[in-house]
Amino acid sequence: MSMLDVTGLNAHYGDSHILFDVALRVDRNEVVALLGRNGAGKSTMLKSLMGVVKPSSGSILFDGEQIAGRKSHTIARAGMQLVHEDRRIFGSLNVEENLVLAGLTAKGRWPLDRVYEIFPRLKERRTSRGTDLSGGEQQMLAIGRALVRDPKIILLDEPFEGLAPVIVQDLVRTCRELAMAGQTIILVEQNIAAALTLATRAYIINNGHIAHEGPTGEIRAQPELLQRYLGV
Ligand SMILES: Nc1ncnc2c1ncn2[C@@H]1O[C@H](COP(=O)(O)OP(=O)(O)OP(=O)(O)O)[C@@H](O)[C@H]1O
Repeated sequence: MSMLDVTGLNAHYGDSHILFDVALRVDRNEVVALLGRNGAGKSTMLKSLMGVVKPSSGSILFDGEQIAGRKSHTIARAGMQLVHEDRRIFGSLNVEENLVLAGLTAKGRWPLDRVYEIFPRLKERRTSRGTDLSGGEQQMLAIGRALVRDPKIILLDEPFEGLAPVIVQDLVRTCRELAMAGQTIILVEQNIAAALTLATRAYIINNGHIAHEGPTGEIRAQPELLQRYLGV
């Protein structure tokens, strides 16, 4: 059984139809990338999975359970965590307080040391306030806040955006370690090179439709695909 099995998913903002009969599958321990141009519907896809946007129709089976139409806190408790593009950490709280707070309402919880093992930098910065962190550190904290809740799957919305290339390399490495430890991940990313390195399989979304699906190795070998749908 897949970790996530989405079929016939449609989403609207008011009268605007954004996602059209989307089908998507993510297996346990897989890292899957969603690629597409600006406005293609990638963030809307993540928000629909998470229940932040209510799908207008379709089925979302998460670990065998139907979650389409459920509220986002219910979906979070079922084990899905969305790491928003804008990171949403508490600037006035320090690193450790951010992590503890995130764990409070979770069903399962990681010991903080497990998060610090993955992000040693966060341990060094554990008494620093959110506002004093660099962009890369904030992103680590945003991911750490999701992990502390012991998620079955994490949805990363443009985690590498605005970060220097060396920091991106570092985060890609860490995400790969997470994946090797068994973490299931969906990744939305404009940094195509980083996304194709990290993910084993990818979906290309074009104007709210799935235009292509396949192993990332295959996609990398088809420059015309990248050119047509991603402009790279
Ligand atoms: N809250 C909203 N209300 C109305 N329309 C929206 C809203 N959020 C996004 N849209 C529109 O929905 C479409 C898909 O947006 P979405 O953010 O899902 O795209 P995306 O692929 O994630 O692109 P980006 O990389 O720019 O975030 C776009 O046309 C966008 O303008």
